[in-house]
Amino acid sequence: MMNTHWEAGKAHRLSAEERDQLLPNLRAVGWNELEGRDAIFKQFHFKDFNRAFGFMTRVALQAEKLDHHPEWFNVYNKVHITLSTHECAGLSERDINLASFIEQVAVSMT
Ligand SMILES: C[C@H](O)[C@H](O)[C@H]1CNC2=NC(N)=NC(=O)C2=N1
Repeated sequence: MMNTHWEAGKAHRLSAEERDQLLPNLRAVGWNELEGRDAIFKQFHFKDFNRAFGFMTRVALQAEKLDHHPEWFNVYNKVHITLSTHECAGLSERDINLASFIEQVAVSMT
């Protein structure tokens, strides 16, 4: 509950300590930090376009709900996703939350 107001407010770039705490779990499942930009990136491969687009649809609805949107690229069964927070020009907790949701969806689509 202590985060209710915090999350509704302005996003802040994650501190070094926050990154040390939050990023290892995402790295372990294939998310990597980009070079030259404060963002995280992952490539997803699905069985076919239907799965890929189903995945994107579910992520899109949640992104709208969270008012936090991915940068992504799709060709057939591949979806490349970059997450960053424009508001603070870097990685924020919003990206971590969206990445965690994306992982749950991806697991359910494979
Ligand atoms: C006005 C609206 O709330 C903002 O533009 C939202 C929309 N989606 C967003 N998505 C991302 N990734 N970063 C943002 O800063 C952001 N801001």
